Amino acid sequence: MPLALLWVVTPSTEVCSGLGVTDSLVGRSISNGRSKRISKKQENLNSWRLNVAKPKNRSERYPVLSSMVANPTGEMAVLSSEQRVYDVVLKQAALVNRELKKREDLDLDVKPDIAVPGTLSLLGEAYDRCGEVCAEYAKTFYLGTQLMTPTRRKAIWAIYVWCRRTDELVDGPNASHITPTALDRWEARLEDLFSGRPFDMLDAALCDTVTRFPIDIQPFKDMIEGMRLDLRKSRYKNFDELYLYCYYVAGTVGLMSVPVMGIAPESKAPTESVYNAALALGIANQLTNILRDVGEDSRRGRVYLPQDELAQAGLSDEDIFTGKVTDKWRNFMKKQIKRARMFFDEAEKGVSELSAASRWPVWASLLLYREILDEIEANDYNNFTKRAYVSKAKKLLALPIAYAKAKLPPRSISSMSKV
Ligand SMILES: CC(C)=CCC/C(C)=C/CC/C(C)=C/CC/C(C)=C/[C@@H]1[C@@H](COP(=O)(O)OP(=O)(O)O)[C@]1(C)CC/C=C(\C)CC/C=C(\C)CCC=C(C)C
Repeated sequence: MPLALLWVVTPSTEVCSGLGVTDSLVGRSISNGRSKRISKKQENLNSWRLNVAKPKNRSERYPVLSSMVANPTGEMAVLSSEQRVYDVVLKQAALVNRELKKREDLDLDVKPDIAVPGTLSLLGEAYDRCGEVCAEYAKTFYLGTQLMTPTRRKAIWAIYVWCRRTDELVDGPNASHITPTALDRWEARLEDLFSGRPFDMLDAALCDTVTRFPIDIQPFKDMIEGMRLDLRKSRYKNFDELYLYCYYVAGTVGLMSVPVMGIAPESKAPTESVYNAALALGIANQLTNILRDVGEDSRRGRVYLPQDELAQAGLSDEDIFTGKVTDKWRNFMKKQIKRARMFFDEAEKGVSELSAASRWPVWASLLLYREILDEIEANDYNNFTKRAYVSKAKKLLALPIAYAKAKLPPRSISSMSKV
């Protein structure tokens, strides 16, 4: 890490947003109306539920796929989004298991600081800056991180800042200048930081984090892929397409965070089932985000709702642009909300398996985000002109509830699916 710090540049050399995305990323200007992500049809929903929880290995989990793979013609099977994402989950879980084994053998918890004069204070500053960004953009979440151990807290801040900066590329003040080439450069920069060559101070913090925790680069690359998708796509044919988008932009956050938050030593849950729960929380959050922002997104010409499900409900883009709450719309929304809640339910199973100090911020984020769905219902499904939000009072109430839930020990085996 000390070497990496030689590459540090101060935030004052950066341009663009307050998060310091460099102008080197900005290329030719294209028009870009950023938006979000959402849902699909009942049978997919059911298959999702069945799939995520149980099977032991790939062939049990995806019997149809397995037979296609065995096809002697050598034809490549087309994987569903869920199958593709599950491979990333398995890879990240395997990485964590290997790393834990290594650390057990060495009797280490996290990598110790190597004291090279001058570098630790620079690194300290880099992390402090990440903490400030986090406090500015996500107050409640920042508060929640205060319960974590200092090393974990700083690492989560560093991840948060990288995610926020990535999101700002397509959703921030300079979004209209962002091109696929700029995203390629951002990805090259990511690869550099994973190789110990961070470009700036905030990257340096993440660079340090990925040497301390068993974090794979794939979810980071996938988040950038989500931003690419946002540049070129404004409609989703079905839930499978939307699921992939939700994984890219939000499920990835879960996969990045769990190696840092840690699984409780007393948890008996299989590692991959905890990662599945983390993935589910990201997807649930993103689906909720999409449902909340239907009107706002439509005004940017974007419809994240699955086109086939809209059609099945007798609805079209036109109905969304018109923005009239009809019974058709209410029925459609009820199904979408139901599906988002199922993802939250799946996520709940994993929270108690996390290390004790990490549970509170996760419970708080889960409870607060899920509450947005209740608010959409309370608004009689008018998500065209009314923004569903959780009041300060409800937020405050959620915090002690989250705290009480966080006190519960891992429940493992009985409620978690054995993978
Ligand atoms: C404890 C905790 C919540 C940790 C996550 C910290 C972290 C690294 C957050 C990064 C969030 C971020 C900036 C993502 C960029 C893409 C994006 C904007 C996604 C949307 C988030 C909300 O965005 P926004 O701030 O614009 O929302 P508002 O408009 O202000 O409402 C998302 C909807 C998704 C964010 C996804 C998560 C927070 C995933 C959380 C999952 C875990 C932390 C795993 C928990 C583990 C288990 C086992 C359940």
